Amino acid sequence: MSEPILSLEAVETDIAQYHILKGVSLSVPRGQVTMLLGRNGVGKTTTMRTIMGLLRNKAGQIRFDGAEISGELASSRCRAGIGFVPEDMGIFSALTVEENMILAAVSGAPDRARLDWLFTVFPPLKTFWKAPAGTLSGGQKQMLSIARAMIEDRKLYLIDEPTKGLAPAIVSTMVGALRELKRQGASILMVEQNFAVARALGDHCVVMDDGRATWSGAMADLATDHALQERLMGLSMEAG
Ligand SMILES: Nc1ncnc2c1ncn2[C@@H]1O[C@H](COP(=O)(O)OP(=O)(O)OP(=O)(O)O)[C@@H](O)[C@H]1O
Repeated sequence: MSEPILSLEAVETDIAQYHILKGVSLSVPRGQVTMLLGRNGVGKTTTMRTIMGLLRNKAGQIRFDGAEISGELASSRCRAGIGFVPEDMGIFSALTVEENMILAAVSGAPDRARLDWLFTVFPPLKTFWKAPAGTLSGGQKQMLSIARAMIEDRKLYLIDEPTKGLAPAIVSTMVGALRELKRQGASILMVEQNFAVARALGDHCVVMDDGRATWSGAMADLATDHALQERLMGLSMEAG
């Protein structure tokens, strides 16, 4: 098996005086979708922010595409090929959709064909191309946030709760777009609280509890084992 695109080994991160990540070890295989699951407050977002370099790990290793990146700035990690869709979406409300997209393309002007493809995946972005991003609906802002990460081919996509707070119809658009990204062979690490979405997209999953990764395995194994779900996450989620 080829080397994972990303691996964490005993990663520890503090936020202020709090010890949040207590030794996270996980790996993300190339060309597959890995779901990061767990109850509220166990450290999923902190893990994503630590991988991106927005928080510094005080111990452990983060290897991305064959290199140790713990010492790198977030901007270098972005240039090295990590695309990040943060939980708060990270878009610029006062700028237009177009300007938001241009700023997201780190290696120059956005590619026309890639933009056309994104317009087919997220049609509202074309409709509101010249509108300030702040005027978009919640679902359209989430589309913009994901499209910004997809504007260039990234080696790894980190996507934090892309369906949070969205109406069911928008959730299906989002799942369709992420399926499209998956179909192209993207490597993705995604936090997702909606288990039906996690099951629809995930190949693998890593479950966290209290600042550590406590289980990893095939999504299909977790999806069909309610007792395992109960043990790992405290509730059995209808895999619906
Ligand atoms: N700025 C902060 N200051 C203090 N504690 C924080 C801060 N940010 C996060 N935490 C704490 O870190 C822990 C992990 O938070 P994190 O957001 O990583 O969890 P999560 O698994 O993503 O949760 P959720 O599913 O609710 O988003 C929580 O106990 C949270 O209260």
